[in-house]
Amino acid sequence: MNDLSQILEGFDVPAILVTADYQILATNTIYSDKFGSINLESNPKCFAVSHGYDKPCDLAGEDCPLLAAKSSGNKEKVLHIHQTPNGREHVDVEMIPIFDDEKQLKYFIELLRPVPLASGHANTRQLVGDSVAFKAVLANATRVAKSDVNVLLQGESGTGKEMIAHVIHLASDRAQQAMVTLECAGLSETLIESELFGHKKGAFTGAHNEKEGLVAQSDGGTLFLDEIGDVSLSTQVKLLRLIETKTYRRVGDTAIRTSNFRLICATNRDLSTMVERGEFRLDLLYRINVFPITIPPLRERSADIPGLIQHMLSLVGGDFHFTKGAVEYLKTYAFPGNIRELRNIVHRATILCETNIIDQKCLLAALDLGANRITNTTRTTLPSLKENELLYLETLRQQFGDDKEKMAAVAGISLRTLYRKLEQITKIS
Ligand SMILES: Nc1ncnc2c1ncn2[C@@H]1O[C@H](COP(=O)(O)OP(=O)(O)OP(=O)(O)O)[C@@H](O)[C@H]1O
Repeated sequence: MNDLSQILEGFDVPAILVTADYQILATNTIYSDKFGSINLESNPKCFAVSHGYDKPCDLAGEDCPLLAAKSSGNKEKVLHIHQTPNGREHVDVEMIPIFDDEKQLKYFIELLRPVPLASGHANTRQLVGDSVAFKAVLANATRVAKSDVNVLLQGESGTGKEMIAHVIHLASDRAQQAMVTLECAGLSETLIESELFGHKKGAFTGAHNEKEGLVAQSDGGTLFLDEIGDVSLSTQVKLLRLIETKTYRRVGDTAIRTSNFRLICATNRDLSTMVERGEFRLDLLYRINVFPITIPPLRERSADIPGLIQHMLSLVGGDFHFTKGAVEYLKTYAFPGNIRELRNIVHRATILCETNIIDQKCLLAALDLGANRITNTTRTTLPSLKENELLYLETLRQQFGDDKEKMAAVAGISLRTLYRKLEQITKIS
């Protein structure tokens, strides 16, 4: 076995050697440093060590990469949540099958790559989520990280696009360099360009000094353009040139400079529709959308809600608990503001609640406080689906005012349907 276990030392990530019937035979040093050493004498099984299960993962409702690799005969990957000395960690697991001379499956090498930001103790930059949809997002983010391709993150406001951009950066070979962010929304063309490209002294009124732009600062690292859908058509042309050639000119300068950055863009807008309307360049969309990752809204991954509530409570501090009823209520709530909204609701509930137990009544007060116009009626039971829909649309209306197109886009319905539903609200209120 010693020879085989030596193979593991060649991997620069935590690695274990497992038999076809789940027994761990060896671990490498990186594994023991990261997850603690395993007593190999006790014939440990991988599902017991990583999950505390008494049966293989597939029988406990999880995907089993070992089983998948057994049946395909190829290497397989899956994103798992492991119990580790650091708590629950999202780990990208890769199983490499090893065959003997008779082509019989003998062992698996299991490589375990913890996902940056999704591990360890609660902090504001920690990613939380147990749902299949969220794990799929993390799996894609960690897998695309190692390549250098441009990534487009799509999702409603507050779904965690910026956090996922950080995961990609931190899991990439550029992690030691900076990730530089430009929030494009609300910036004029001139400002975006001088922020991105920098400017020469005297290039325009107020340019008292020479300035290095974000493109230069992201050399060797990652450039994150948030709300790329808000960039004007003429700036889009300059972005296209930058992305294609990795060269740029400072504002007011003729010298051509180069920068080696990895590009991640994010948007909560439907860029394909914008292309159809002539508001976004198709060639730019192709360039930035080499690898798209869509982050589903929170209402479509309600399995994440209990863990997120727990996480938000630990950030607030104190000894607060949500009752089962309150958690269930939030699982049916539409969350137009997604995780950012959940964070605010939890925070408000801890302030409003008179004890450390947050029940449905206290929760409704916290929700009502957020949705100014919706005054508290004596809602003691769960609202119907219809009521929830109306509540959601009302919240959207407060958020986006008269911008019906945006409301319809965020709600994922046609403009016509939106008008019909709004009419219903007016009749009810
Ligand atoms: N999976 C997650 N676990 C814990 N917190 C999260 C998660 N996703 C997002 N958050 C938190 O929700 C808030 C919004 O996240 P973020 O800014 O990344 O969203 P966004 O999609 O980029 O929003 P916007 O489109 O408005 O820029 C942040 O406070 C972030 O810490």
